[in-house]
Amino acid sequence: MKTALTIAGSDSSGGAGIQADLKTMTANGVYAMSAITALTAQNTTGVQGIFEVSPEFLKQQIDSVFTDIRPDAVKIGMVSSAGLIQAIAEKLKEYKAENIVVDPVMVATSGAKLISDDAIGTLKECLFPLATVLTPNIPEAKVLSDMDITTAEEMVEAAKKISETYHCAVLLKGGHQLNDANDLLYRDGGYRWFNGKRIDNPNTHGTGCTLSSAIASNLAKGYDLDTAVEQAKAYISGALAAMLDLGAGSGPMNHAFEFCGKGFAKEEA
Ligand SMILES: Nc1ncnc2c1ncn2[C@@H]1O[C@H](COP(=O)(O)OP(=O)(O)OP(=O)(O)O)[C@@H](O)[C@H]1O
Ligand SMILES: Cc1ncc(COP(=O)(O)O)c(N)n1
Repeated sequence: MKTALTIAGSDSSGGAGIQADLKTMTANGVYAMSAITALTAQNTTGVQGIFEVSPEFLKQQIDSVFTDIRPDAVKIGMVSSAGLIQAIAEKLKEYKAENIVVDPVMVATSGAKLISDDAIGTLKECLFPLATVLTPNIPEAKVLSDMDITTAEEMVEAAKKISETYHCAVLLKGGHQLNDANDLLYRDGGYRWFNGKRIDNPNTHGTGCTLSSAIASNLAKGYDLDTAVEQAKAYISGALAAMLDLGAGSGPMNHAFEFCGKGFAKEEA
């Protein structure tokens, strides 16, 4: 079985972060492992608290994973401070990690800030150059490209700028901000649109985490990047289309939509 590691924050409400990543990787047929950067006290209405681990403890978790079960792909999500980012970069280089998907998480759907301002520079300097693909949404791409993005043409320009600056592929997500569910993959000097059908579902907590973990799972299985993105889009569309409706705010998706009603996942006895 192929293996994948998520390095991200825990979401106590289970819709985003580590919990979304582990569910996504499992549903996509890879063995899922985690190294936790921070605990969040969080639900669908907001983030009530953040408790970071130390860089030393994060390194210890990554050592434990790599020295025993080597991940075929690594997904990186919420990393809120410079010291943690440096710790990750050091370890990924030491273990020559491959298939690295970096989701530059900055702000949660609920509006909470998940990274300190000084850490954004460290993210760019230390982690982006190691990435196979970066998966910013529009607000994150605006920060990273220092450009305003209001049209599809500007999405192409911004993705090109980010890709050329950090020498990695960029999947710029249209998501809830622009262009329906159409995402743009810029890689090797060219680009391709992945046009998704917009699903009328207000419950989008964790969509970014889920998409990046699905891409990492597909890379772990040996798919090329274009196919990995295509399959990940199909997975997130299925999870959104299952129309789970939990919590008072923007709720989580059903990551197990393919199993529901079957075998152990029967919803009623
Ligand atoms: N309503 C929707 N219908 C179909 N696909 C969607 C919808 N909303 C988002 N997506 C898709 O979900 C993926 C994640 O995109 P999005 O822009 O929402 O990421 P994000 O803003 O980082 O997510 P979040 O911060 O909520 O975790 C993209 O592939 C996007 O196209
Ligand atoms: C621990 C953690 N990581 C990432 C997100 C972003 O996900 P979203 O923007 O969908 O809330 C989050 N809310 N919590």
